Amino acid sequence: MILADTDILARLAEGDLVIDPLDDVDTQVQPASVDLRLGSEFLEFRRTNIPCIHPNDAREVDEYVEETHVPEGDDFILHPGDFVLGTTKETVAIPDDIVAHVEGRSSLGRLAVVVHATAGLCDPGYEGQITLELSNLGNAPVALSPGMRVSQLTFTELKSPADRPYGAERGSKYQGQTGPQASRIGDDPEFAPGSDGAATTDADDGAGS
Ligand SMILES: Nc1ccn([C@H]2C[C@H](O)[C@@H](COP(=O)(O)OP(=O)(O)OP(=O)(O)O)O2)c(=O)n1
Repeated sequence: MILADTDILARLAEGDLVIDPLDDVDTQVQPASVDLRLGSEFLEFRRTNIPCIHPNDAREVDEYVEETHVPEGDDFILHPGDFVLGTTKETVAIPDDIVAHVEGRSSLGRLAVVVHATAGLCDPGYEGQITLELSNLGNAPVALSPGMRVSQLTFTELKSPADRPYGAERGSKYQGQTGPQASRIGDDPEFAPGSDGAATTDADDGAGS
């Protein structure tokens, strides 16, 4: 069951669902969602001379990204074809019996701005800011202002609480994240040394040769 505004407010009042700061309840709480605002940090992807990024190589992933801070009152210009990571200004905590989904706002979608290219699920138990996958599918640059409402979160009540919610106990890699976080897929157990699923890196696969 997707929560309506009154249900969302009730869960926020109970305290297990957290959206912080929620400065303007009347504007941010929508009929069946809560609008979240853009934070000031962005991760941009630079052009690189290495043949490719191996997702499991944290060094390659980290070298590929560059953090930019844009204070409220300034704009981040998202150019056509750009893909950057942004963050919500709000920190959220999702209770064990709710799954939340990050959605774009129609008003930005109409300007060809997408806020989650692929991933939009916030697990039961997740706590932290939400990394936004921002892209511009149009042909005109669009100015994004930290503090503006860019995304919305919907909440679906689960039939029963998650038995093993997202969090430290299961070693969840994005738990407690602040600001946009680059991929940590290299922490996946299948990439652990000795695992059958371990992918190769440029050091051992002769990439580029
Ligand atoms: N656009 C999004 C989507 C999700 N998340 C956060 C909340 C999720 O609970 C957490 C993990 O998301 P996924 O399960 O989609 O990602 P992975 O499967 O890659 O991570 P894990 O292996 O930790 O489950 O990341 C986020 O910050 N930004």
